Amino acid sequence: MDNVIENKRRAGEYAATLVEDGMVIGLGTGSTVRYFVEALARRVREEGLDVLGFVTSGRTAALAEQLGIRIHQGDSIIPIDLTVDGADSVDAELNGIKGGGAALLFEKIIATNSKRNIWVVDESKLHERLWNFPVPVEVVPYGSFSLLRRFEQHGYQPTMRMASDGVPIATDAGHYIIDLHIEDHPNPQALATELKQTVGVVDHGLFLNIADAVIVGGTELRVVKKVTTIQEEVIK
Ligand SMILES: O=C[C@H](O)[C@H](O)[C@H](O)COP(=O)(O)O
Repeated sequence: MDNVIENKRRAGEYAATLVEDGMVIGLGTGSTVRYFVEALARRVREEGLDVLGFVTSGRTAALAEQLGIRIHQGDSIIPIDLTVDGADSVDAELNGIKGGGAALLFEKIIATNSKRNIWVVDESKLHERLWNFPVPVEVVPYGSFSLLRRFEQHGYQPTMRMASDGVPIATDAGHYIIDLHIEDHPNPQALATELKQTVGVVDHGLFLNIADAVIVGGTELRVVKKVTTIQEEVIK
């Protein structure tokens, strides 16, 4: 099996062993989280584990429901014990870029309502610095092409994310995604603040100081934790 796929599977499946009976769980989005959701569903079926899931996308909702994980319905959110999600790029401080699958807004809502956030990634996602993946920005469709030009003027090399039929892709909330191809930036927090203050921007894929731990599938399975300092241990 392809190494990347195998590494994603190991990280996702290991995260499912951390879930405890009675927990409220945030279910992220993406190909790595899929292994987590599948393994969690097996525990629900085989061990009778009782969990309530909060989903971050229509895709994850469909998967979880199909596999028999109980999903919260409606717009209210109660405190979430643990959220397991993927990431597109993770730096040495466990800051991340997310939204490669256009789910960043609901992912951020769930993450910021969670007591603990764990990301599951294959080792190719880990970098010393963040800028290995375009920063997705979720924007209101109205005026979005003016916003694109504004980002161009800032030198952010923006592209509107398009579907195969040539129209902008719509997120689950009906917004568009502009990807910023930033090669380097000295201050991720300043960029995050600037984006949040831009009219028409709903949110962005910079997830700073959100992950408590990252499970990394590679030649070894590792968990990188953020306590007061960064700590790392080999699991298998
Ligand atoms: O919008 C999508 C999410 O942020 C995903 O969690 C992220 O793109 C990672 O996905 P994958 O595990 O498929 O690489």
